[in-house]
Amino acid sequence: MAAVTLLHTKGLSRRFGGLKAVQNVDFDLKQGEIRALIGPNGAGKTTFVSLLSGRIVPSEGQVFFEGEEVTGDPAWRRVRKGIAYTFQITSVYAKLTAYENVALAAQSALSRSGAVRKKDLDRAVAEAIEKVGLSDRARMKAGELSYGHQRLLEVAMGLALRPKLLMLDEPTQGLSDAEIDNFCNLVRDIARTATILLIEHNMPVVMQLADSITVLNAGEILANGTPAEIRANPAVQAAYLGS
Ligand SMILES: Nc1ncnc2c1ncn2[C@@H]1O[C@H](COP(=O)(O)OP(=O)(O)OP(=O)(O)O)[C@@H](O)[C@H]1O
Repeated sequence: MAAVTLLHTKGLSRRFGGLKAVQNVDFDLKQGEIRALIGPNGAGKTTFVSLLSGRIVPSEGQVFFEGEEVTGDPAWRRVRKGIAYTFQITSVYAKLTAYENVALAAQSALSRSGAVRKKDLDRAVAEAIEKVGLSDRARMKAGELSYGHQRLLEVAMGLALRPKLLMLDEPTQGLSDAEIDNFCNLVRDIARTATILLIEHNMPVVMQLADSITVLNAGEILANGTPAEIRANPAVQAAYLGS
């Protein structure tokens, strides 16, 4: 069965002043895969996913989702089309409960056209919280959750949007080994219904989770391949050793 392209970019570029953070990137993501995006610090990974999510606009190039161009769409419209980006902890409201945080994220992202019914929203929130294993902490204030649980809360905030594509930016940063193991199981579970693009520095996590890997270096794609191919790639090894 031929893999269906979910998202692709053509010549995607973003400059900050004279700095070429992302340069002429042609990228192709297949439906159902777990793709890791790796590269040395400053390679342009966060900028690239910000271009995909619509948080920033490109200097040049195009983004297509399910065959339709979304380059001009603002972030909220992309969310409605099924593109979700994990919220950072800084966007978690410490004084609201975990449940309220997820509801707020889903509400603000999904209700711009006024079409979301409360019943549907409640169900999406409850499902998302259950999936990340926070049901018994749903009524706790987010600020009282451990760091690891706050990261899971961010994932729940993304999942409540019922995304077709979920982009996770360094989700295991600051987690304990046990929490990382649980997180990997969660990602595999999410991948049964969504495509995943994962920015991750933890190589054992990348190697065990990713179906394929894209390596960015200085804003450009250095390599694409399976974990085994990427591990054996001399240019990738040089980029990491040189960083
Ligand atoms: N808003 C901005 N204004 C100016 N420069 C920026 C901005 N955002 C990113 N950059 C620069 O663009 C380059 C790419 O940054 P980016 O954060 O995308 O890299 P990264 O691969 O995600 O890095 P890291 O792994 O350290 O998170 C860096 O040189 C960074 O300093």
